[in-house]
Amino acid sequence: MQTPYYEYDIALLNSILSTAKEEAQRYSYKIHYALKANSNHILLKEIARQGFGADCVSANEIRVALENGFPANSIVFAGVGKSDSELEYAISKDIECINCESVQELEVINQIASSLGKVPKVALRVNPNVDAKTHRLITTGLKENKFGISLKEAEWVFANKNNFNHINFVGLHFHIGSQILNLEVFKQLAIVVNRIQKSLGTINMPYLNLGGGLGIDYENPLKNPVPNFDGFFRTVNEHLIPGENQTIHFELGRSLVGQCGKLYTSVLYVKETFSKRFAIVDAGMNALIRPALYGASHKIENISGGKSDELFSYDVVGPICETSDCFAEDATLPKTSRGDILVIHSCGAYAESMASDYNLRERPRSVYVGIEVLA
Ligand SMILES: Cc1ncc(COP(=O)(O)O)c(C=O)c1O
Ligand SMILES: N[C@@H](CCCC[NH3+])C(=O)O
Repeated sequence: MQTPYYEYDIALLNSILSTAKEEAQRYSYKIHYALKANSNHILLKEIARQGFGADCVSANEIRVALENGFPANSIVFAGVGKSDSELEYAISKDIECINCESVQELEVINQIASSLGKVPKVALRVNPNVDAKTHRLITTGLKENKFGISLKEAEWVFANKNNFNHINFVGLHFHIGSQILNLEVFKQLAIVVNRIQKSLGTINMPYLNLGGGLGIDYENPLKNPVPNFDGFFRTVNEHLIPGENQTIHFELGRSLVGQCGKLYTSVLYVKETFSKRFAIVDAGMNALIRPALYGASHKIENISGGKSDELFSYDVVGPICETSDCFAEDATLPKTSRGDILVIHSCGAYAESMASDYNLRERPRSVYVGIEVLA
């Protein structure tokens, strides 16, 4: 197989999905898969088949979710910048809920719904000002972030519900960030949500969505392929005080698919300069942008075995004309040579879905192992 390519382990995906489902079912929690993490159709079909809902952030994601088997009444739609035509599409498809992020958006939803003769279900995405203690650029729940509406505005909305007679207000939505490994953060979120529900009087509404964000182990993907769903849901259950008739929703992306994908790439050249030894590979930041974008670190292995037991330090870099096109600085690898295959782990989430054709490079193709479980 010509490198670079993504390889997805469908058997592993299945076991991760089953664990997530089992842990969520203990508390009757409902999980929506965040398509932005990876909208590969093979993965989507499997996730839909297992009964997950979908969390979408564009009309195209809603369309792809529907095409791949997610029922309309399990689809939620978030995003700070939904266009009129996207809202029109979502409303006309009678999706489960629109997670609204501003008062102006509410006015547009009301207007469009009225013209379509519909009354869509809408939840307010409230910005809880909770620190997710993750990378600055993937934090979404601080008051300076663009996401959600403030508590003050939410109070105004609920006090003026009658202005929006084509909206069925069903509850609240939160999402504070991604790659969160510190469960204390979810405890904080639950505590703040309790307070917000109290002050907004939403406890009798049917919908409460705490978003996604559970992280994965990028350092030890082989040792810990299944994220800590048990701890995550248990923490929320211990601290959240939901209303009697409230269904608790989650929007998980990375934790469901992150560990089932890898990126295979070949070493094109090994170049030694005065200060560095570079392993130049045929995959670039166009195939995996996380290291360039967030300085993210993915475990890298030379599966050609290396040529000796001796270890060397390499900067693993791609072919793109950007200095940030670097997968790892000073990675410790066995002696690596032209033609060796490197595996970059934990590429199931935010790799293929963020790929581009920058430098007019082709997006890597995908192969699947453990696919017989699909039969
Ligand atoms: C609104 C919303 N929901 C869900 C997710 C999925 O997050 P994660 O992949 O960290 O579970 C994101 C991305 O951070 C998001 O912005
Ligand atoms: N794309 C990011 C996370 C942001 C998730 C979307 N809100 C990542 O690769 O880690």
